[in-house]
Amino acid sequence: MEQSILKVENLSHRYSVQWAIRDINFEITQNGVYGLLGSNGAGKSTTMNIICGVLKQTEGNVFIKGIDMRDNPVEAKRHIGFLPQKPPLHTDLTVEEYLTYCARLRQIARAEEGKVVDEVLARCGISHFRKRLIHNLSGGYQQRVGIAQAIIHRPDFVVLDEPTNGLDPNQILEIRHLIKAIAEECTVVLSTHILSEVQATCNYIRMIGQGTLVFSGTVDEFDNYILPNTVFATLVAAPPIEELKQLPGVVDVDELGGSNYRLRFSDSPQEMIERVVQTSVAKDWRLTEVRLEKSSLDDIFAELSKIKK
Ligand SMILES: Nc1ncnc2c1ncn2[C@@H]1O[C@H](COP(=O)(O)OP(=O)(O)OP(=O)(O)O)[C@@H](O)[C@H]1O
Repeated sequence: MEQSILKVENLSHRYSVQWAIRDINFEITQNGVYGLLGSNGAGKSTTMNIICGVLKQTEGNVFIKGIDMRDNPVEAKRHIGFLPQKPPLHTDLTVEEYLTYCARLRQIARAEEGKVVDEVLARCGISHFRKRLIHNLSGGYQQRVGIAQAIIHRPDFVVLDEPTNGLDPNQILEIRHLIKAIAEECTVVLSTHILSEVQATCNYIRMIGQGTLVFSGTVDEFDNYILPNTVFATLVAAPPIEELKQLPGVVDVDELGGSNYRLRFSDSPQEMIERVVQTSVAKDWRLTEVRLEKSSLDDIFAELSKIKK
């Protein structure tokens, strides 16, 4: 039988009068990287804070490896490493001093401390900065220190809240690489509002929209839902809009001003692009740009909500 790593049952939370999340249910039984995806304000941080035991839920239950977070938080938290949205760094300490302090908070035996800190420094690629004050590190390296404190006690389950937020493109690639390496040894859940982030890093997706779970599945299954269904085209010598609407597969056409058009279609995206290009050449519409438009998170949320109903 598969072992439950995380089980979230009927989870709801209310800040004063407003519900931030409502009746969220899911279970994780396999290792891998899980992306908790949602727009800003969707309820990701609230869910993660409850899962990690730093916020007490209004209703519902969280089990970490079968241990109830409400009844036995100390035991449940032993299995979790958490990097909150705002990393809990003491920036006036050196990297080594800070991680030694984290090792003590995690009640690692004094005799083991040096070895454990050396190991986590190496795993996170920051051994060469061990004597550096944290506030003198770049954002990407500060984030590595944040991840180091989350995995220092070798938890089974690591939760990272928007781990690449505010980093430059190179730092983002490095942190993604580090997350994948960590996931070889444990389960990682990370939150993000960036779809490409999930596609680049995660194996599975849980999507939250307006406080409820709207999708739970693999990244491939998710991609099937979000195939783009609009084409942006610039036609310098465009025909009357009615003629564009006659193109096989086109459902509707929006005039965007200038020579720009948005074509909504029902056929496969690849066929649609080919049809636009071929017809444009045949009828001399002078096509200068054509591309599939990506769905925004809000569009996907709207689609998924329709499917759920
Ligand atoms: N301490 C709080 N008091 C009152 N309302 C809150 C509090 N924290 C969050 N909220 C509200 O709860 C909802 C969910 O917020 P949450 O921070 O969980 O979303 P999120 O998906 O993590 O968004 P972001 O990506 O912007 O961090 C939002 O409407 C937010 O305004």
